[in-house]
Amino acid sequence: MIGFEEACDIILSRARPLSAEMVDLAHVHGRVLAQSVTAAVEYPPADVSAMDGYAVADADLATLPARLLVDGKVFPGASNETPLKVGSCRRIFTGGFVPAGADRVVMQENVETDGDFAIVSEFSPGSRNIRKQGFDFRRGDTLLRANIRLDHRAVVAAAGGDVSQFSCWRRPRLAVLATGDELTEPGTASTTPDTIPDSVSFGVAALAEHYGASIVSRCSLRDDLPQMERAAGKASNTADVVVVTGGASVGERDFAKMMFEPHGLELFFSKVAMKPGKPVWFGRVGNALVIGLPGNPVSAMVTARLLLAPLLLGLGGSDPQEALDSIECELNHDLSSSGERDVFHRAKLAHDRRVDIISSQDSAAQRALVDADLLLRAPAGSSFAKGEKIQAINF
Ligand SMILES: Nc1nc2c(c(=O)[nH]1)N[C@H]1C(S)=C(S)[C@@H](COP(=O)(O)OP(=O)(O)OC[C@H]3O[C@@H](n4cnc5c(N)ncnc54)[C@H](O)[C@@H]3O)O[C@H]1N2
Ligand code: MOO
Repeated sequence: MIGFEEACDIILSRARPLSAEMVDLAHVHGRVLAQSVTAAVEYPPADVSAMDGYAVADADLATLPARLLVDGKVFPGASNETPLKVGSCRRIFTGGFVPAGADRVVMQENVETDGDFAIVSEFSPGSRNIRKQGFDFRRGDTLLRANIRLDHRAVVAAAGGDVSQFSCWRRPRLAVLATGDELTEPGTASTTPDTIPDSVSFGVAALAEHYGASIVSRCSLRDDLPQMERAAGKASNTADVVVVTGGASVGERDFAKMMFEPHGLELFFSKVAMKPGKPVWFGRVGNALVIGLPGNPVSAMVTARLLLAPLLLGLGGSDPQEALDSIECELNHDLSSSGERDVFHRAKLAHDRRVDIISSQDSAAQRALVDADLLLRAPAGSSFAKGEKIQAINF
């Protein structure tokens, strides 16, 4: 058995990005950039109006009210190369190119019209209502740094910079193999005697997608070693990461590691001094990394969150350490001594960074997971009094 920190170090040492691939703008949301993105255009491409109104020269506003000939209209998307003449103004709409000779756009609410003439009776001297050419970015400016995950806001900046193809890190392909004779597909347990729904493989797949994986397969296997060996071979040939749930402990049908042995399993660790989740293990079969999670649903989700999540972040090109970042919270309760393992208590954020331990800490309590926003880390041998600070990782 190794300590939790050592397990994290081993995971982090394997959490290196896979290859890069080109991705279209329409599919880039959620992807991690392998290369920074630079603007292909400047924005805006010329001085543009920030208001619907009239483009005018300040010299023509020296005496108010000013009566100016409206010499034309500028809509966005139309060129506007004719300079403004003295005594004229031009009708302009938001985004329209401001003509040479205009110093400001007077918003239409401050202008009256009389036939072909605009009468400006007031304007706000401090508001030119013109967005300067390239005020946001210039061609060649860096819009997005490498290794960031593109969210909806970053997609706007990239598309606005006229970029439609992105070099992204490949998403890690993940196969989830649940094991156990008692498991059945959710939705069938009420009509299938002696079974329970396979909840864990769905939870692990959901967590893995959240941390950037693409799920290539998910299935549940009976405790039948030859069948399991075939599934292990197939999964390790098709996925970058294989997650096996259950069968991690010492029971007579705990075949999770054994099923990979004919395929050349190299174990990096087996058992970690953490609670829940002690039976978690990690290894490699050919090019695939294999992580075995304990079957108890809470143990599976805690180990997935603490060890699988950083692995997936790193393989997908993000900083794996992000998944292990913690914040300091204040305990609303005492926490008794932790014994020889680091304990990850499930907790709920109250207010002002104060946390309540959730009532059921049983590693099979699925309903209690719903309320568990945080994992509070109580290092081996520690105890905490109400009001003390403790490190919390979002769950
Ligand atoms: N003698 C010992 N017994 C156990 C030890 C030990 O050290 N010595 N460790 C305990 C700990 S800690 C855990 S955690 C469990 C983990 O055991 P396994 O990984 O072998 O898990 P299973 O036996 O397959 O299942 C445990 C439990 O979880 C349910 N389960 C399993 N898979 C799923 C699933 N996909 N969806 C929903 N529920 C699942 C299963 O029915 C069992 O009830 O071992 C302790 N025992
Ligand atoms: O430590 Mo096991 O993973 O809780 O029940």
